[in-house]
Amino acid sequence: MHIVTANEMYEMDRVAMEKGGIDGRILMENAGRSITESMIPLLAKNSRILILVGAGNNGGDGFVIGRTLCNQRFHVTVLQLVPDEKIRGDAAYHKQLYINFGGKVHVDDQGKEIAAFLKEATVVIDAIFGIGIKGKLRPPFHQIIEAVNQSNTVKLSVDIPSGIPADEGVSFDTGVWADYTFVIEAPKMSAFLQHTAKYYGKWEVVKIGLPLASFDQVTARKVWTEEQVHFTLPKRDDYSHKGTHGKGLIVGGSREMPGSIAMTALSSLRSGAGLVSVGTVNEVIPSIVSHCAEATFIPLDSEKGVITGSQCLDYSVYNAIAIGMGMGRSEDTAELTRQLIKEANCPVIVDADGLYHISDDLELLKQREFPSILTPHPGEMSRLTGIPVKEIISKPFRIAEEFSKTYQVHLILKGPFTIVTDPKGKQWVNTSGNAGLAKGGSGDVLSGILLSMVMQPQLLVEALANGCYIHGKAADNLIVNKHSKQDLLATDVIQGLASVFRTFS
Ligand SMILES: NC(=O)C1=CN([C@@H]2O[C@H](COP(=O)(O)OP(=O)(O)OC[C@H]3O[C@@H](n4cnc5c(N)ncnc54)[C@H](OP(=O)(O)O)[C@@H]3O)[C@@H](O)[C@H]2O)[C@@H](O)CC1
Ligand SMILES: [K+]
Repeated sequence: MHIVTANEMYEMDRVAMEKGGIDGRILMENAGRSITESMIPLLAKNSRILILVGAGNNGGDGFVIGRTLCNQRFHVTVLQLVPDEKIRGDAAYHKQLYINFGGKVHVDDQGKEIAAFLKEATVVIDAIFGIGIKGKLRPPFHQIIEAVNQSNTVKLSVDIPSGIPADEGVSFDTGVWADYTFVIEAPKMSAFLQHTAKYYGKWEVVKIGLPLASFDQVTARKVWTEEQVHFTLPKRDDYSHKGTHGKGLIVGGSREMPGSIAMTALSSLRSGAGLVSVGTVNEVIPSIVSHCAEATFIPLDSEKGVITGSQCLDYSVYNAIAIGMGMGRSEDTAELTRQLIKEANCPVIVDADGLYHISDDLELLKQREFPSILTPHPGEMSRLTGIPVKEIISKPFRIAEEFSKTYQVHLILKGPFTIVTDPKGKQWVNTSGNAGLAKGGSGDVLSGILLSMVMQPQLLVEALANGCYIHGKAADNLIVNKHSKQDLLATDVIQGLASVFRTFS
């Protein structure tokens, strides 16, 4: 499933019309008809349906929906929120069809009657604005949208909740708080941004007949779906041995933070790694063993419970390495991080304190011949880039793409919608997971899963996207009956991995 900006959607529209030869009025008919079909299960025969129509093609979809519902004997009222002369082109054509079929249009371009109409309605179909909204809402639309939000109605949005921009990095006044949104052809970027996603309510994609193959030329952004996990996650070969599933090294830990690295080691083994070695300070080894008897250890030189400087490690025997968890932020651990990134001739996952250390030395990454995988949350991303957290949250796709291309890294920007970006800027969004993961230790568990995934026979980006999916899905399964979002701990997620792997084996 592709994710689009407004311009990418308009480009798809253009391709369909100019290259495919399909008429815009047919696309609008398809949109309105498909949305109606998807909406009908949510409607009762006695629903009093109010369709709010704006000036653009989103409003045009509203007229098609009005005609289709009227034709099925639903009780429909269309309220046009702009003067007649604003309804043009394909929308005007479909308005006329709606009228020809016996529909009535009420015009209220001042927003004076909206309250009275809302009072009579049980369902609002929001076809005020689609992806064409620009700038601050002009009067009376702010007031109209607020009235819709305060009304005691079920709110069904067409394509996008009106008022919400399709793209990232765009400020907005207000938007319809939809119960459901029927997204045309492809979800828009704002469905995956934490400050706008909540306006969509539940959403589903409706197809209107755009040429599917063209999406790949228009956008390099996709949702990583459960179907893709089924398709790409390698099955464990019955005749494999521990060497087949990779030997991973985890470097980190300190006397003050022994837990992080223990969780990374355990989650890595629970995710299928053949062998895991932990390079850490001597004094934390017994506590890690008590959680994870299967790991082996490399005691590193240390002082006062913290790793001291570069170490004599043979990186060549590992298939992948993870560094940073619970390591501390001393100059000594910074030196070790730099050394490992320079010398390791296998994929390296850099997390937590490892990210802190490289933020002043990002050029190092450009020199690596093997993949570098960085796993920041927005705070760490802010440190890596010097961009404020608020801006990272507002336009994560663009910032992640620029960073990955510049430093030639695979970036996993963590959040409610974790984005995996490859060095060419291609992106996959993970949609599993819940707020129970917003806790210390979640990142350590994810690093362990990723370490294991990158050592299994699958493409690197698939390994990373699958790792994010599995992590989130384990948490989703756990809150269904055993835990809640409140009490869920990172260690529970490790225990929950079994439920996910069983589904895919
Ligand atoms: N292939 C597809 O994807 C298909 C897409 N389709 C549908 O088309 C939709 C996109 O249509 P669109 O381009 O006409 O934009 P849309 O949002 O309906 O209208 C914008 C209108 O709002 C107005 N306006 C703007 N900003 C404003 C503001 N701040 N405050 C107040 N007013 C403001 C602006 O008015 P103006 O500024 O021009 O006076 C303009 O007229 C898309 O979402 C989907 O539903 C389907 O029909 C078929 C195929
Ligand atoms: K809308």
